[in-house]
Formats: sequence, structure tokens, C-alpha cells
Amino acid sequence: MLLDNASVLIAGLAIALTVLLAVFKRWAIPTLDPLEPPLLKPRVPVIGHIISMIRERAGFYPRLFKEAHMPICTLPMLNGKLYVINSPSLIQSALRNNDVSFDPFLIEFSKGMFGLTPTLLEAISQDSLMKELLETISSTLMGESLHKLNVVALTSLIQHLNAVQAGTPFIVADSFLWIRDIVTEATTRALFGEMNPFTAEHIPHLWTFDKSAALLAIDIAPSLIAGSSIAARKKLNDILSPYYEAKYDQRPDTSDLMRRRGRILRREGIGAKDLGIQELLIPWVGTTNTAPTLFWLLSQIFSRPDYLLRVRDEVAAITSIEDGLGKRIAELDSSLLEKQCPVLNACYHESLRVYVHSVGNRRIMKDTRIQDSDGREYLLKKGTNVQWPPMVTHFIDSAWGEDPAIFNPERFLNATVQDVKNRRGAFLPFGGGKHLCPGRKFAVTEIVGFVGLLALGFEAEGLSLPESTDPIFGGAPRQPLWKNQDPGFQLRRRPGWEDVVWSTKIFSASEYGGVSEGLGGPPENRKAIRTPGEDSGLMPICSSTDGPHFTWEL
Ligand code: HEM
Repeated sequence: MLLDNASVLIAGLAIALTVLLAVFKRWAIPTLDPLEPPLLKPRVPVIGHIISMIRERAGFYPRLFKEAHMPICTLPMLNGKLYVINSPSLIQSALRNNDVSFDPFLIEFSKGMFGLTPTLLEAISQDSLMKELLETISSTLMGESLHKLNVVALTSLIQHLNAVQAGTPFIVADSFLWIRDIVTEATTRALFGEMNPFTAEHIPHLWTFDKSAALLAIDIAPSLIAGSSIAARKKLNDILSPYYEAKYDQRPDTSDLMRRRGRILRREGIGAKDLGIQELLIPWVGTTNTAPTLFWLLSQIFSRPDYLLRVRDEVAAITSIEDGLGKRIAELDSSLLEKQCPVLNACYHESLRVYVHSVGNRRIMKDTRIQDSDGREYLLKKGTNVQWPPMVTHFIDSAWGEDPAIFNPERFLNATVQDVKNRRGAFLPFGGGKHLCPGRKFAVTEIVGFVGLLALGFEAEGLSLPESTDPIFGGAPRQPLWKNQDPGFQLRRRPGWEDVVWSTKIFSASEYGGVSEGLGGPPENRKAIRTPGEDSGLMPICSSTDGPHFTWEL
């Protein structure tokens, strides 16, 4: 009888365990429709992918791709799932699909990242206001408003070149930090005007904030996992609030972008303190990718004498020299940088490919399908998040050939029609689709203009090209890894350019199509001056078929 009781107990336990396991499995491993992307299970059930994502950062995605080689897969995450797309043609299909959207993240990410107050949350949760704020960003990052930003930012960067005395080298102790700080100063000066609150002592706070900004976006135990970022954010809020309190954003020397956004948010009843919280977004997006990209471009060009010479010739051709009072004035025509400097642009695009890897994030708004170039369809289910990793697509053989790990600008100079076709959906430094980075034209002028002038008029003795490490969690650009290298260099004027005062050409509104505050007409008209095709999320790919210039191809 005793034995019988024990057997019944064991049998009962076994049944309970089986049921528990089945429930756990059902809970932990999502059930998939046969048309959904195939499942890629983690080594450690339930939390394995999440732990790997945090531990391996952007390197997680190429590791998975190397192991499983799946064009698209479903990752089980806790009791949910995430789609990861590696195939460029599927990414392109997703970027064109209106049911694959970034919109929910605009609020979800911002809430934790910027510490939005209930007032701000309520305001930006109105679709019409969010749309208006985004539209303001894109319309003021083009035409004359963009030109004003470019002139102020380049002029600020150029001041550092003019300060270099003939015959006396300027010592840069740490090239990454030097570039980081002067780019942040130039960009924030262009955005916020003469009363720019981002003075030298506050600039490092923006970068401390950036280090864990993506962790803040997750909004789980923020003070525990990102305390220093929160402290830095507070310091930045504290310098921005008085700026808004004094209404400096409405001064004529403030960018159209910040002025118009300030006006819209005030109209919605947002006060100075909340403006100081909300508007941190703009200097953050405006600097944290631009500065590292500039660093990589500079280091690459200066460590390759052949490219340095070719870039010098191109920039010399668009820089005019005039005699001033005892000095020669060298004036760069920045409007010609994109069209007349193919080698410089090829080096820029190659730097973006090799070093800038912002993971794309979207959510499926209702059940939908995407299709690859062979016609294979996948079902994506409502409510699931989707990611695509440039760390995979920027190095995928099908798009870049056999040497994707090598820095080779020629791939952008000599691209065939087939190359251009193969790269669609693979080159994603600025994301794509409806949310394609609206600041890319501002960034390109700062980056390419400043590096071009450095190449033309300066030598950088001791500037080395470090190895790179994966981007910080949720970040885009790779970071320098100096090992035993000296991070600094000496900047000196090149022979023949000792007496030159550097400057950048300023155009009138009419030369820039007259798009400015009050001049541009309705937003629909302003969109029309975008480069054709850009709205569909199309990537800049150099094509040799129509001459050596850059086009924005589908
Ligand atoms: C090399 C420099 C830059 C890089 C690599 C870069 C990259 C990106 C990427 C990957 C996205 C996400 C796009 C997507 O999800 O499809 C983005 C969005 C954005 N970027 Fe940039 N960016 C740069 C410079 C700038 C600058 C200078 C500004 C403005 C001053 C700016 C403003 C924005 C804004 C406002 C968004 C959000 C757009 C939206 O959600 O509609 N970016 N950027």
C-alpha cells in the first residue's frame, strides 16, 4: 500500500512537471504561423538572446548571421518575439511597407531616454503635434535654413584651423576627443545661435549622457543601470531651461529648426523647464553620429597618402584664393562638395559603411507580408518588433563582394549598375524609409567640408588609424581602440598655405531656392526640393554609369 502511494505520488509529480514544462515551453517559445520567419532559439532558453544582445552589443547580430545564415529569423525574447532581418531585399521591402513603423518608438524611446514629464508625454502623444515637429525638422534641414546651419557650423570648425599659427604646430592630445568637442561646439552653435548653452565645460555631459542613452530608453531601473547618464542629462536640462526661459531660441541668430520647434511647443503650453527636457533630443541626434564619423574619415584619409593627394586636388579646385589685407583668403564653396569631390565622397561613404552601424528598429502595426527579390514572402505579425543590423548588411558578400572587411573607397567610385542594384537595402548609415535621417545633408557638409579643408591646407603629423570596437549599446558609430598607439597628433600648416585665412562661401536666399522661414510655402512644396527618390528611404550609392557623382538610388 505504501509502495502504491509512492507510485501515485511520483506519477502525479511527473504529470505536473510535464504540464508545467509544456506551459513553460508554450510561454517561452512563441508559436509561429508557418509563414512567419523561422525560429532561431537561444542557447540559454527565454533570456539567452537578451543577455547576448546586452553583452555582445552590435556584434550579436553578425555572430547570429555567421552561425545560422538566415535572411530573416524570429528570436524568442522572454515571452515574446523579435524579427531580425539580414537580407537587404527584405529590409527594402520592410522600409517600403507602411505597416512596418517607427512611430510607436518616437514616444516609447523618448520617454525613458529624455525623462519626459507627464505634460510632455501628453503633448507629444498627439499624432498631429508629433507630425508637425518631425516635419519642422525635415523642412528646416534643407534649402536656406540648412545653408545657414552649414555656414555657422563650418565657420565654427574653421576657426580652429585659423588659430593654427604658421611655423608652430598645434598639439592635439587626443584626436577623438578633440574632434568630438569641436564638432559638438560647432553643431550646437549652429542650432542654438550665439547664446548656445553648450559651452566647453558642458559639452562632455552630452557624451556622458550618450553612453547609456539607449539603456535609458528601455526604461527599466534607469538609476541602477544608467546613473551617470541620468546625472549628465540633469546637468544638460539645467543649462537648457534658462536658455528657454530667456527665450534665446527666438533670437534671429538661432537656427530656424530650434526657433520653429520652440514656437510650436510653447503654443502647446510647454514651459521653459519642459522645453529644456524635450529639446535635448536635437543636439543629441545632431552630434553623436557626426563627430565619430568625422574622426574615422579624417583618420582614414590622413593614413592613406594616395587618397590624401587626390582629395587635396579635388578640394583645391572648389576653393578660391583672394588677396585680402596682407593675407590671402581661401574660400571653400561648400555647395560643390557633393558634386565635385567624388574621391572625398567615396571615402566618406566607405567610412559610413565600415564604421556607422545603427540598428534599425520598427514595429509591425498590423499583420503584413514582406517579399525578397526571389519572390519569397514572410508574414509579420501585428505588435512584433523588427530590427535590421547594418553590422551584417554593410559587410554582406552579396552587396559588397569578396573584400567587405577592407576599407576600399573605390567600391563607391567604380560601382557598376549591378553593384548599385545589389547594394539596395544594404547600405543603411542613415536608416531609411519615412524616417531616413533628415540631418544627413547637414552632417555631410560639416564632415566632408572640414576634412577636405584639413587635407588641403594642413599636415597631421603622428595621426594614426586605430582599430575599432563595436558601437556602444544602442549606438551607431564604432569606437576607436588605441591599444598602445598615441591618440594625439600635431597639426601644422602645409607649405604654401601658411598665410591663408580659411572661410566658407555664403549664398543668398535666392541662390538656395528661397526656402526659409516664411518663404518656403506649405510643407508639401518644401518636400519637392528633396533629391528625387529620397522619401522612399533610398541610399546614396555612387554609380559610374552617369559619371562620378553621388546619386540617391532606390
Ligand atoms: C553622420 C551623421 C549622422 C548619422 C550616421 C545619422 C544616422 C541616423 C539614423 C540611422 C537614423 C534613424 C533612421 C531610421 O530609423 O530609419 C537617424 C534619425 C534621425 N536623425 Fe540622424 N544621423 C546623423 C546626423 C544627424 C544630424 C546632424 C541631425 C540633425 C541636426 C540628425 C537628425 C536626425 C533626426 C531628427 C532623426 C529622426 C528622424 C525621424 O524619426 O523621422 N541626424 N539618423
